[in-house]
Amino acid sequence: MSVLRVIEVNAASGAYEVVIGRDALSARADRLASRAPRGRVVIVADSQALNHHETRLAQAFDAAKLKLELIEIEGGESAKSWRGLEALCDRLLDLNVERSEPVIAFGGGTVGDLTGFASAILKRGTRFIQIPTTLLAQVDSSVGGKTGINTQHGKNLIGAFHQPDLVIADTAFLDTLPRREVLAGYAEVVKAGLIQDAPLFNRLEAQGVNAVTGDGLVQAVADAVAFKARIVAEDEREGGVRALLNLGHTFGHAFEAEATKGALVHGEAVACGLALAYRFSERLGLCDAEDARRVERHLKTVGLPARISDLPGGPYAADRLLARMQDDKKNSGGAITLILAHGIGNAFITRDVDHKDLAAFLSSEVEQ
Ligand SMILES: NC(=O)c1ccc[n+]([C@@H]2O[C@H](COP(=O)([O-])OP(=O)(O)OC[C@H]3O[C@@H](n4cnc5c(N)ncnc54)[C@H](O)[C@@H]3O)[C@@H](O)[C@H]2O)c1
Ligand SMILES: O=C(O)C(=O)C[C@@H](O)[C@H](O)[C@H](O)COP(=O)(O)O
Ligand SMILES: [Zn+2]
Repeated sequence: MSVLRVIEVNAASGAYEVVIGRDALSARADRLASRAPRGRVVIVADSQALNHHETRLAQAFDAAKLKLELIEIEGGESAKSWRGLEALCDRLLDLNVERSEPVIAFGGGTVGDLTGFASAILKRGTRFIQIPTTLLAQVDSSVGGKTGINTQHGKNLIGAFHQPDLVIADTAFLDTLPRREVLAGYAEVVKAGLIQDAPLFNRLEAQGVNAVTGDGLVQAVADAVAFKARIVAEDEREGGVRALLNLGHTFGHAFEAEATKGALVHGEAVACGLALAYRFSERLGLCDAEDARRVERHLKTVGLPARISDLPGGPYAADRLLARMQDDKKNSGGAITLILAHGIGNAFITRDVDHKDLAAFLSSEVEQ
């Protein structure tokens, strides 16, 4: 049995563990038994993750003498919809899930966000467990309790803060992840380095995606979770410092809202958003041109988009992107809130952004 790493998330609403490692699920299935009052586990499972890993999942729960109730759904952004939410809530009600029973999300960030939100509102809140199966979900989305769905107005505009009781990040599930999805998760790791951890970004420049594959994987997931846990412990509901985790996302969510359906994945949108946040910071004289170039160079080197023209799902129009950014949840008093940077590892939150500067910047970016 390989070594497990356990990170505690001390959120204001309650503390929980993130257990990370190869075979973490079978090692911790007994813990799930103690949390399953009716001797069963209700699992909302991504169909692709299930296709690859149903046997391992079933073995872990069999060994813990737990009956499996599987609800299989198609992952991807379209799962995070009113229709997806309604269908899932109905399925959970059909199973008469009780408040004390954990609803388990088994999949990537889309299945986790949807299931977490269903769990937050079902019977005014049931328990919730995350078993993330993508790199992005292990390093970011399964931790911190942001849950929700998209609407025609944009990404994650309907949702709730609802922390899981437990997160089991079993890295063996990542063995079957397509390269595109590995890169999408890697983008959120780059984000963490850029926010507050210049040595991490230096390491990523040196090692690239190898930093999150092979022997370094468990450590990389543990580092990313520890970083996020520190911020969530300080500011669970994004009253302040947590907004830093949105670096690249104000641009990124605008791309996602504008993209052709199904063409763009979150991590790609975030990657391009990171490059834009640095180029906009440079344009405003806040950050050295060399830092903006380093960010772009690194993203391109690993195969992530760093220019709007690199993004699938276009074309993207500057005025429409700006309109999407005006709908962002972080905005206040009509002012756009952006996360910008003074350099690598030195991001900050600002409401002091001139709409005309932003519009001119977006126009110049779409023309390149
Ligand atoms: N709540 C948060 O804090 C938070 C943080 C970051 C991102 N997010 C959200 O997460 C979502 C993106 O998550 P994602 O990148 O995991 O995307 P995803 O859930 O769409 O999964 C990506 C793809 O991988 C497939 N898949 C899942 N597990 C697999 C496995 N083990 N093997 C092979 N294929 C597998 C899925 O079917 C899907 O096609 C976005 O909606 C984003 O907004 C939320
Ligand atoms: O956990 C957070 O806080 C984040 O911002 C993490 C992001 O990577 C994630 O994509 C999150 O869903 C974005 O949150 P939102 O509040 O902008 O919808
Ligand atoms: Zn994200």
